Amino acid sequence: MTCLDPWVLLLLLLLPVLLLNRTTNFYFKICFYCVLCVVFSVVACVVCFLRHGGRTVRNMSIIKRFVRIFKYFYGLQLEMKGAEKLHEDKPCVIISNHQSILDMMGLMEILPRNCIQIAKRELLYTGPVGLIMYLGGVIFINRKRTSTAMSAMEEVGNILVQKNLKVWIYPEGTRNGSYDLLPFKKGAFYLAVQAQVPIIPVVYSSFSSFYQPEKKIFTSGKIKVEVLDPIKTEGMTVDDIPKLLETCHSLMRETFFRISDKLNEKGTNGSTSQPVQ
Ligand SMILES: CCCCC/C=C\C/C=C\CCCCCCCC(=O)SCCNC(=O)CCNC(=O)[C@H](O)C(C)(C)COP(=O)(O)OP(=O)(O)OC[C@H]1O[C@@H](n2cnc3c(N)ncnc32)[C@H](O)[C@@H]1OP(=O)(O)O
Ligand SMILES: CCCCCCCC/C=C\CCCCCCCC(=O)OC[C@@H](O)COP(=O)(O)O
Repeated sequence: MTCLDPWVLLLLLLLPVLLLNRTTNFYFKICFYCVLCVVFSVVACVVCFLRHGGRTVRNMSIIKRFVRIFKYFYGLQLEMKGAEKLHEDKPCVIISNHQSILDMMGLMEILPRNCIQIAKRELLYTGPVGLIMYLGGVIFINRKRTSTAMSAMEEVGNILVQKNLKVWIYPEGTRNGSYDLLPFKKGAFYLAVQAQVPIIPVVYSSFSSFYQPEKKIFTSGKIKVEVLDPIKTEGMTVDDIPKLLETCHSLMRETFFRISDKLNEKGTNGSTSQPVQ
């Protein structure tokens, strides 16, 4: 017995009360998500090292197995449509909307084989989480320096076809918890045109039915995921990029509104948009 015991006891007694409070429940779930990420990353790093000895996209199949467990802690259901379009054994650029750090659950549910992701460089410095991303073959870019980000993505373009890879990019370039899509950045489209590979848009429904950080709401719920038809880029040049971007954006936006409960074209559901967690 230690002198901490009464405090531990008090905490245990208070825990159900704290968890019933919406705000503490929200923060508990977010903190628990981070803890899961860190703990699972440590274990996954060991498994990846033992299995493949270092950085390779093949480690993603190990990472996927770990992350796919998360949804059971959160009572999240994922409903997929068109997932088979991602599994054709051909290189492509996959683009999807990015709402929150919770997206990792949706990503890993559908991530095809041989698929690398583009991430902001800061994530490399998140301890074990950064290490597992590195081991999984994630390409880190410095968003503050467009020229270096562009050349990192150009290198991906050079090996995409040669190594039969897929690449997953969040073209909004940042998390966006509002009730609409942000305008797209151009990197993904340059990449697809440069490599002459199709773009496959993937749309996740709005999390707002179960997750609203501004109101500290985080309940169980359902995420609908729709994989749209591949958009060919064969024969396209850089001059076609603005139209290609516009086509992808409007297709994804239409789909986002259609599959998200209670959202309308104005992107409202009665709440104002706030920064995400
Ligand atoms: C086991 C437990 C595990 C626990 C953890 C769980 C999982 C972890 C494991 C793996 C998962 C990893 C998933 C990681 C997700 C990370 C998500 C993110 O980090 S999102 C943020 C980073 N991503 C991006 O930013 C990608 C999108 N951005 C772009 O593509 C951008 O275009 C850019 C290349 C970064 C440049 O950005 P910029 O702000 O400058 O914007 P613009 O697009 O407007 O471009 C400016 C200018 O440049 C021209 N341009 C752009 N690209 C090119 C090019 N390739 N060639 C030539 N010119 C280019 C563009 O046309 C613009 O010019 P103009 O305005 O004249 O048209
Ligand atoms: C030694 C340092 C230790 C630091 C420990 C930090 C622990 C962090 C723990 C868990 C974080 C889970 C992160 C899961 C990965 C989420 C990827 C993600 O969603 O990144 C956000 C990025 O797309 C866009 O960022 P911005 O919206 O532009 O901002």
